[in-house]
Amino acid sequence: MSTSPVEEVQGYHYSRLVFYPLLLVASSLWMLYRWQQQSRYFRMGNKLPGPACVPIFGNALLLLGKSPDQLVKLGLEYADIYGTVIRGWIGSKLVIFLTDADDVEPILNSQVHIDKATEYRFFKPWLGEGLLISSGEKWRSHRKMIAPTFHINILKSFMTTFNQNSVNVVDKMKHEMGRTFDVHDHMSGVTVDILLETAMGITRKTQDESGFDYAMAVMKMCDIIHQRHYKFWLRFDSVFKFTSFFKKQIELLGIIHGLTNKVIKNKKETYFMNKAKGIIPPTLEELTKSEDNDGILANDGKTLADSVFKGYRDDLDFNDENDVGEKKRLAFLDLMIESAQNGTHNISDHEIKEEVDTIMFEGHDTTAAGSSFVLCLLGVHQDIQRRVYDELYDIFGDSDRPATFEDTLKMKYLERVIFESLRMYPPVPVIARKLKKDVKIATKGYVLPAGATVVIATFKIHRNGKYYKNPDVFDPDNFLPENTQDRHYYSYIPFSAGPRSCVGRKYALLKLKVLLSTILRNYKLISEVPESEFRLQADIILKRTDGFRVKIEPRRRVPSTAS
Ligand code: HEM
Repeated sequence: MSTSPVEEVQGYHYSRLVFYPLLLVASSLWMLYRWQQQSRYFRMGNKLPGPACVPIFGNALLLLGKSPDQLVKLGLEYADIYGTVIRGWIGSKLVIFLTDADDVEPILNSQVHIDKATEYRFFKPWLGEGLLISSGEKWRSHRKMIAPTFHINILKSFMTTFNQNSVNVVDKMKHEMGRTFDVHDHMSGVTVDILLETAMGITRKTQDESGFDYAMAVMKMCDIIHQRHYKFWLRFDSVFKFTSFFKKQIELLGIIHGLTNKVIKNKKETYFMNKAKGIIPPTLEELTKSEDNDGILANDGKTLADSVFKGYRDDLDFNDENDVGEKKRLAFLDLMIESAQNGTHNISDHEIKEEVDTIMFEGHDTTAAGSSFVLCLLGVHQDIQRRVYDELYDIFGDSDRPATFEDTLKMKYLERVIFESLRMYPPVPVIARKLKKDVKIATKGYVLPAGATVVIATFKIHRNGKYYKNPDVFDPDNFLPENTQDRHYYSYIPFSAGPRSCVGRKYALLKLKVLLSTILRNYKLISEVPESEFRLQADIILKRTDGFRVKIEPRRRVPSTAS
C-alpha cells in the first residue's frame, strides 16, 4: 500500500520534530561529558584504579540486574583485581572504595570529613536529621547531649532489663526445639523490647506486640533504601515517587513512626503526670541503687574492649570531660524530654522524634544481626561453643541466677567470640563519607578529590591479610591481648571510629554479653549450614539471604570435660 504525498510530508515533518530535539539532547550530553572529563575532579578520579567506564553512565551499568548477594561477590572480585583503592563512577559521581586501615584513618579520625555521603538522604523520610545523618552544629550539640546517656553507670542500671528480656527470649525459643528456625526473628524481637525498656524507659506493662512488626518494617525499609543505592534510577526522587517502592515505604513508615510516636506520647504523659505529683525522674544514683551490682565502679575491671578501642579517639571514653553531672545523667528519652521542658538543651519535639527514630533503628537492627551471627557461628564451631560454655559454667555453675555486671567482666572468651564475629561479619559492612577537602592517602600517595564519596569497606578491611594471619578463618584468638596490642587500630572498626563512631558501642557489648550468655546457658546451638555456605547480603545491615538457620537442644549444665 503506497502512502499519499500528504502523508509523506507529514511523516517527514514528524521525524524532524523528533530528530532535532534528540540531536540537541545527545550533543548536550556529549559536551557535558567532555567538559566533565577535563575537570580537575574527573582527572583526579580517573587516576585511581577501577573498571573501565562508558560515557554518561560511568560504571553504573555494572550494577544493573544484580541481586544483593551478587553485589557482595562483585565487590569482592573487584577488590581482588584492583587492590585496596577502587574507584567507580555512577554517572558523574565519583565513589572510592577503601579497604586499608592506613587509608581510612585520616578520614575517620578527622574533624573535617564528618559529613555523611549524600546517599544517607534516603534515610531522611524515616530518620529526619537524627544523629546518624545530621552534620555541623546540630550533630555536634546533639552528640554532646546523647553520648553521656550511654555512660557505663547508666548501662549498669540496665542489667535487670537485659537479664529479664534474655530470659523471655529463652522462653520463646523453647517452642523451636527440634526444628530448624531463623534465630534472627527472635533476636530482632528481643532487641526492640530491650531498647524500648532501657533507652526509651517504656515499661513492659505498657508494651504490646508492635515491637515485632516494627522490627520487620525496619528490615523492609533497609531493603528499599539499599535498592536506592544500587538501582541508579531509584536515586531520583521524581522517579522513585512513581514506583511501588514508594507506596511500600509510606506503609512501612506508618508502622515505624506509629511505634516511635506512641513511645514519645506515652513517655511525655508519664513525665507530666509525675511532674504534677512532684515526682522527678530518678537520678543515676537512684537508678543504680536498686541493682544487685550495687557498689561496682566503672573502673573496677578492664575489659578487652578497653584496649581494643583505646586508639579510636572518640568521645565515649572521655565523656566525663563533657559530662552533665550525676543529677542530670538520665537515660536517653528521659533526658531528651527533661531537657526540652526545662530548657537545658535546645531541642524541639520534632528533633526528639528524629533522635528516637535514629536510636531505635541503630540500636536494634545492628545488635540483632550481631547476635544472630554469633549464634550461627557457635552452631558451626562446636569446639568454640564448648569453650564459651565452660567459661560460663566457671562463672555460674549450674545455677539460673541472673548475670551481674561483674560477671560480664569475667566473660573474656565470650567477648573474644563476639569481637571475632563482628570482625568477620560486621553488622554495618560499609560506611560512607563525603570528602570536604582533598585527602592524600598512604596507598601510592593517591589524592582523593574533595566532593568524592568515600566508601569505607569495613567488611573487607577486617579481612585484610596485612592485619589478620588467616583473615577468612573464624578464630577468637585474634583478640588475645598479645595479638591485639600491636595491631593497627583502624583495622578493627565494627563501630566505626573517631568523632562519628557509634555512641551505642558499650551498650551493645554489654547487652550482647548478657543476652548471648543467657541463651548459651540454656541451649546448645547447632548449625547444619557450614560457614562457607553462609550467603551474605549486601545491605545497610549485613544479613544472610539464606536466613540465620539454627537448631537448639536443651543445655546439659556440666562442663565439657564431664560430657
Ligand atoms: C553491634 C551493634 C552495633 C554496631 C556494629 C554499630 C555500628 C555503628 C557504626 C558502624 C556506626 C557509624 C555509621 C556510619 O558512619 O554510617 C554507628 C553509628 C551510630 N550508632 Fe551504632 N552500632 C551498634 C549498636 C548501636 C546501639 C545499641 C546504639 C544505640 C542504642 C547505636 C547508636 C548509634 C548512633 C546514634 C550512631 C550515629 C552516631 C553519630 O553519627 O554521631 N548503635 N553504629
